[in-house]
Amino acid sequence: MSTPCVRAPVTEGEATRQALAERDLLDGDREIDVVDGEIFVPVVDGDAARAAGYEVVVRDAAEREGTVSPDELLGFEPSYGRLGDVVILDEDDPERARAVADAVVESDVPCETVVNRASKVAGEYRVREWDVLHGDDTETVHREYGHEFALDIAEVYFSPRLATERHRVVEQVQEGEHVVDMFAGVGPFAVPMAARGADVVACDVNPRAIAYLRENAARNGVADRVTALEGDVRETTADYDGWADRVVMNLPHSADEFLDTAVRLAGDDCVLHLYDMAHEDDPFGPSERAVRAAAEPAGYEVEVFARREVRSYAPHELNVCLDVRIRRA
Ligand SMILES: C[S@@+](CC[C@H](N)C(=O)[O-])C[C@H]1O[C@@H](n2cnc3c(N)ncnc32)[C@H](O)[C@@H]1O
Repeated sequence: MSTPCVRAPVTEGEATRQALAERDLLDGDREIDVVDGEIFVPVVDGDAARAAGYEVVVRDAAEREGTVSPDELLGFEPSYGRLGDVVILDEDDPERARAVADAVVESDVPCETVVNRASKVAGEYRVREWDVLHGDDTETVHREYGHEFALDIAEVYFSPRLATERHRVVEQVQEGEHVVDMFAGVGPFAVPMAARGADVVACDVNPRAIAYLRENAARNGVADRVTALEGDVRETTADYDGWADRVVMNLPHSADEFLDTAVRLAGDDCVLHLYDMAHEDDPFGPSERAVRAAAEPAGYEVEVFARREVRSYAPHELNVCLDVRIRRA
């Protein structure tokens, strides 16, 4: 099976394997291979390994003998995600969910808890309900691109599927920048941006998200560059008018309601990352018009420099991101 593998000299094999394991990148279900003095270590996320500085190639990697996968036990390949040691299912049929959960527990997939999605993301805090099918602890520590995030999936929003998109945005940050993350959650934008040398003001209305955000800033050694503000971002950021070089707006269903605040926070030359939901027939038009309507009357020129379809959200509906530079005319 084609799998992303880190390539390294065989003399660095064990050190590479250990370093990848510490970052939770090692794909324990596939065999490591050695060819002509080089070692090939299968990884679960090729982009993350590349971002961590490894050379990544895609090649066939045999399944490890002796490891039991859920599909071998079930006779079909279930789809599941992993967040730290929590395995997440998305099954509509409770019986099938039970069978998959039992197979995951019996298999060699490392996990403490198995949950099934019991509702859509909802409410002001954008939190889901879960059916807990195995274990009882919904708090975990997830690793993403070399950073650790403690979180409780029953209390805060977090989507591991957006890791690559977050990384794309984080990589644009320069040392010394002023960033406002308007809807920061537990810090998956704020923490790595601070690690790149930015001063980050990170806001969230959910007190549990702010508690984890503070913990995660400390865990990752960037507490001195992250200011966490609890409450509605429209009210908590009054001291930061005109301060931001970059504003992250990751509240896709309601982003428009907060564009005036983003413009108020922006300095003379500022980048906005605006996440939105859009119909596939015109994925970027409504967001672009909304930014122009907020920024141009305030004296800014607007330049959209990236348009991204992040993922499909529902039939004909896309989660999109616009990267926009606004400059005082
Ligand atoms: C979609 S989540 C994104 C979290 C984070 N950026 C991430 O990628 O995991 C949106 C977050 O915005 C927060 N939120 C909703 N309304 C808010 C408001 N008026 N002011 C500040 N935060 C708000 C929610 O509590 C939630 O944590």
